[in-house]
Amino acid sequence: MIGAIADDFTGATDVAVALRRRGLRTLLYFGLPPQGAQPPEHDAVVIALKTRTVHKADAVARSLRALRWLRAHGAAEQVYFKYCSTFDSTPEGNIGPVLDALADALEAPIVPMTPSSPEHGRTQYNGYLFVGDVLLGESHMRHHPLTPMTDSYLPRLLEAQSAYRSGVVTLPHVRGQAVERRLAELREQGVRYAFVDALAEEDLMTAGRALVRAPLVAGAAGLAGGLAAARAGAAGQEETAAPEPSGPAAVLAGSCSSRTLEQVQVMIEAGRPAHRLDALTEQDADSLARRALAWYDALDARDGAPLIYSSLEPAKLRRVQQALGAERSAALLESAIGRIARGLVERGVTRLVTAGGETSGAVVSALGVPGGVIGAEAARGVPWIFVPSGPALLLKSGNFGDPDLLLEATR
Ligand SMILES: Nc1ncnc2c1ncn2[C@@H]1O[C@H](COP(=O)(O)OP(=O)(O)O)[C@@H](O)[C@H]1O
Ligand SMILES: O=C(O)[C@@H](O)C(=O)COP(=O)(O)O
Repeated sequence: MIGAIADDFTGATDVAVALRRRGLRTLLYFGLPPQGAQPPEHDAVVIALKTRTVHKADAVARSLRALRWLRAHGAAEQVYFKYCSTFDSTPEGNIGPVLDALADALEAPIVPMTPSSPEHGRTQYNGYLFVGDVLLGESHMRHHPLTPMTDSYLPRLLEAQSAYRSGVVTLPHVRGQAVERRLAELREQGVRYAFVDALAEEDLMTAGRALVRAPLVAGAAGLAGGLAAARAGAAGQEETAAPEPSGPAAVLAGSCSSRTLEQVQVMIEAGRPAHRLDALTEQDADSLARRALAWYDALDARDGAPLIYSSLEPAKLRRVQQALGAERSAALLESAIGRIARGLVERGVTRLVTAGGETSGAVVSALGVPGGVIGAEAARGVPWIFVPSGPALLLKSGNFGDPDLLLEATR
């Protein structure tokens, strides 16, 4: 049984669908599962936490609570800590502190991991993370509002956050079927975190087969898929009969990633009604939300599903952050978007698309959704989630999906 702990909500849906795609019956919980929950038959559990950018002690405490739940429910035979395929964690970040706590609690001698996700253009080579054909630190991720990534060497990034040393399982080890031997070598050298190079899906499958007995593994959804394939005994049994939702739709976008900016632009150019949340003119979450909902109330349904967004390109974003502070402006907009989500659901929206991991976390938390069933993927790693009562949710990672995803998902 795999138990996954994800550091944000889009990441959780990404890893949940990666496990399900390989044929594992996968449960998805937003936050800790409710007391007394009687889970149906399953092979994997994913617990979505919003711990990527909270204070360290809080991130560690929540992650350890999730681990306790997994252990108490027999779902900790192998624990997977899901972080972002673009790492999304500065030297002040939480990946190191959370991994240190999980590794100690599970007495994991060495923790293999990789953010590599070749299907999304993330690859790891000699311990460096690439986004498409550029290094992470030279990619658009250097402009991220909360976790600007300016370095690309993964062991250095993690060592800046952790009490333990990091090393690399290089591509020749992976392709030469020598992952376990290399891990033993690194252990002898006193290394606790081993970044596994992977340029292609097949490398993740090879790593997955070598790591099925590791108590703690970490990284993006790709390696979780490799582990799931090794467990399911088949590299990729696609499930086909996943449901699609219907009914009134709306998009809430808080991601400022380049892909989300393109997707927002496509919606606007297609003539969809669009309302921008402007943190500079209105610095109160309730007023921002009330204004947006009043705008929504005046719409003509024939104009198609609307977009409410705060997404800004880097230069404009910097201006907001200089005026209000990065943390404060993010908290203000997340709070406003959460309130707007509640208002939209009260007004009958049954398909809610959110762009951005923190933004999605704010929306799901505001709606009080405990978890859901994984439906069809609108894009790779972006499945619809059906919740017990409430709208179907499409929690889109800032960086994922084709430019027309937001438009097409809300037809
Ligand atoms: N106009 C803006 N000014 C300041 N911060 C913003 C603005 N728009 C969005 N943000 C914040 O930026 C963060 C984006 O993170 P997130 O939602 O996780 O997107 P991504 O998936 O691209 O990382 C959120 O905390 C959001 O509230
Ligand atoms: O691994 C990924 O890239 C995603 O699953 C992920 O973590 C999403 O995070 P955001 O980009 O913050 O949405």
